[in-house]
Amino acid sequence: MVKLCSAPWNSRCPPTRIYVYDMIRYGPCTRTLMDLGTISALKGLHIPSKFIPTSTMTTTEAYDPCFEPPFELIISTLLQNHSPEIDNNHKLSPTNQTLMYEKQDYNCKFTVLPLVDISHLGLEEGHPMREECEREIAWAAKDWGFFQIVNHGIPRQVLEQMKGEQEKVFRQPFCVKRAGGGKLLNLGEECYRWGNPTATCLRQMSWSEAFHIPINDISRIEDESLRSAIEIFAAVATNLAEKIVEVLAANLRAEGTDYFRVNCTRDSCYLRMNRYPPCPNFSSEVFGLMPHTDSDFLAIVCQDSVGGLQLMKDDGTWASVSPNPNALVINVGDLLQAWSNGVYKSVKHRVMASAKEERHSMAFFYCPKSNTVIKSCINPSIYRNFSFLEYRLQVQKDVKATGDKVGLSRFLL
Ligand SMILES: O=C(O)CCC(=O)C(=O)O
Ligand SMILES: [Fe+2]
Repeated sequence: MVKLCSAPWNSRCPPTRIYVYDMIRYGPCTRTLMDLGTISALKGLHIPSKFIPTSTMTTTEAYDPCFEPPFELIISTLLQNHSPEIDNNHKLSPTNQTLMYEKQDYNCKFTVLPLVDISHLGLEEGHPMREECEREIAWAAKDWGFFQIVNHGIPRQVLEQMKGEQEKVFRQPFCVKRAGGGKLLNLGEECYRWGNPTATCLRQMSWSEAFHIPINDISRIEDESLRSAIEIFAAVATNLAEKIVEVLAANLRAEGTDYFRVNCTRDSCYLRMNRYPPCPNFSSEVFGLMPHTDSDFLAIVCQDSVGGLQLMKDDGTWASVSPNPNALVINVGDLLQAWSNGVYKSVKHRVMASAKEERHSMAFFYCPKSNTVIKSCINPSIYRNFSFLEYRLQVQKDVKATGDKVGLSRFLL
């Protein structure tokens, strides 16, 4: 429940801004600054009462940003700025101004993704079990774009260490994280992301925060245990990704399978640490992470046991990826779809916000160096050639202009 803070309203000196407290989850210490104009605009919009602070207590204290990111402030601003056009485009109900997207989606059917035991890749070439494993990987990348792997060779301690370090980073106050992770990370403001700064409606809002870390920059991380955990994880994850893309390349009988070894090194890859705080009031109105495809060859995702990751199936319905403590999730990215001329699928996925539980995940993006040209290995190609840098710049431009990524369709011939 959101409440306003405790100083009495002084009519001789009315405040222009007030704090909104989330009393139930955090007690009276988590607050968000909200314009009075915003509050009255919210009241004028016939928004359901759960969206509007109920009491009008005010304060003149300085805003202390050292708490959770101010998600609810963004939500109130988005509601204030809503327009009928946005309502139509994003399925906002005309009667109550809230998003009416499939509310049952959080609980949509858990899908058991293809599960591949990749220890069989260690058998000698031509061994029937190795060949079977290679076929399973290729089939899953074609039909699903997503699969889980077990016996992947990344030691449990490496994953546990990363998990502990990730939680430590996110426990820092918001003001420190916003400044680039402070002393722990020292990576510059752009590495920390929260919500969605370009959101123009609730549907474009992500109830999550993330550190996006170019592996090339990790030597700048001051915290030794964090740096070493990332170094070790990035090294083993790069090897694993390389092994999988080489299986996929061999399955297409593509020439020059050293393309990946040459163009994708540990230092051209990225790590994204995600945290999804509980979202008590808006979990059915916002995503944890908006639907998207990844701009990479392949992602390796480690998720905790909370769940919420969903992928879009061919028929446009969403399926939940059931958390498996022993498995890693692998998903094909846009670059591999282009390189394979559309044979392997970069599938849309999203994360649902949870009302009660905090969730962590970590995605390792297997990417090439910026100047690498992505050229289909099959002729005639359906995509024009492009460099990874060109792709990223186009994505950034589209996101800025429309709030959404257009992606690979921009490069269709
Ligand atoms: O949190 C997850 O499970 C998925 C994260 C993801 O899709 C991403 O970081 O691109
Ligand atoms: Fe993703």
